[in-house]
Amino acid sequence: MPLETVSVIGGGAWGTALAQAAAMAGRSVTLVVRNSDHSAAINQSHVNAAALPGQVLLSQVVASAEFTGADIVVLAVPAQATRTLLASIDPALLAGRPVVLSAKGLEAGTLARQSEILADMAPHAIPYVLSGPSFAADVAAGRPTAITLAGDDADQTSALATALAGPSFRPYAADDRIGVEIAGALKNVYALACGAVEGAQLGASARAALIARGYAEMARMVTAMGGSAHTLTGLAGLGDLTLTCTSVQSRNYQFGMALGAGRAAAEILGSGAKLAEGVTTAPVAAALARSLHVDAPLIDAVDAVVAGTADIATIVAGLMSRPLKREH
Ligand SMILES: NC(=O)C1=CN([C@@H]2O[C@H](COP(=O)(O)OP(=O)(O)OC[C@H]3O[C@@H](n4cnc5c(N)ncnc54)[C@H](O)[C@@H]3O)[C@@H](O)[C@H]2O)C=CC1
Ligand SMILES: O=C(CO)COP(=O)(O)O
Repeated sequence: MPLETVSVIGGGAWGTALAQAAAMAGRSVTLVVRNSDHSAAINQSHVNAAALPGQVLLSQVVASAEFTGADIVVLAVPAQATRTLLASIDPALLAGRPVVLSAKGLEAGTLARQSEILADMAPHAIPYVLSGPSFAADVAAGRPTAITLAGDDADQTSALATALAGPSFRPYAADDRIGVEIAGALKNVYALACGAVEGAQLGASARAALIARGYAEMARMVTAMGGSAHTLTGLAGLGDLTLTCTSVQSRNYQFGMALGAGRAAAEILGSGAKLAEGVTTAPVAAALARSLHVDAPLIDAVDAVVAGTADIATIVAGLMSRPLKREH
């Protein structure tokens, strides 16, 4: 199967960065954006000013407002928009094609992973999940990045990883789509918590404890979903948890800092905050944990803070007074 042309659908920061990465890998790339004014502006300036200001795109990246098919399709819209986007695409254009899912989140209402949405909307597409520690600005600027690409067929996944790999972008092939998807979605929830720890000035020790207990909670969730806890030792688990839970560059971490400083989620959202997928994923993950009978006190805590049903001091007191237990 040819793997020469790439369409990246989603003209935000991540779609733009992935288009640039695919171009650096030698592919011929279409960046599909929502309207022709936007595509014309990108093609004229070779900059997607709304998404990654100042980043000049390679000439192999051509923007378009229309998706007409490609050897490789990458979806890079927010997790809650994936179903609507797929509803607007003829599934025949995706049948038998690798479709790379790059959003990190669980769908509100259905609790679905991104590849479950794809299976609903385009059942003959071949699903891949791309996730790992990778800020769009780093990837687009050609700073070294390593990431996990999970797919069902080992040889095809390796071929796809090779097609997308460039001098500064290194995908590692893997087979546990569930583990990679859950890790990508949940790390945003823990990043909110870690940002809140910083915003509330609870200290670096508390943040490290949160990362470690978050990792343990994530492992329980992945295992209950049918994925492998071993996946979490890799880039999509430990890698992305480390990046997002310790960096003020993360939008989820920034949102958490605002929560920790005492602002309400609704107010932060109302003041035009950047996309923070953990805000939508927290209640979905809490519902998923309940349905799987998984003990998930940290997800529940973030859910409560985001919903405004508990303040940070009450949450911390509650977590610290849980019955003592063995670590493993
Ligand atoms: N920005 C980053 O560093 C990274 C982001 N991601 C993930 O990528 C996903 C997208 O994030 P960003 O691009 O950063 O967000 P963004 O807010 O920069 O851009 C989102 C884009 O999606 C478009 N969009 C929304 N609904 C749409 C629809 N129905 N049809 C077509 N386009 C639609 C918007 O117009 C916008 O251009 C998120 O799930 C995020 O977690 C993953 C890795 C890194
Ligand atoms: O997923 C990311 C890095 O791997 C980006 O994180 P934020 O969405 O929190 O900025």
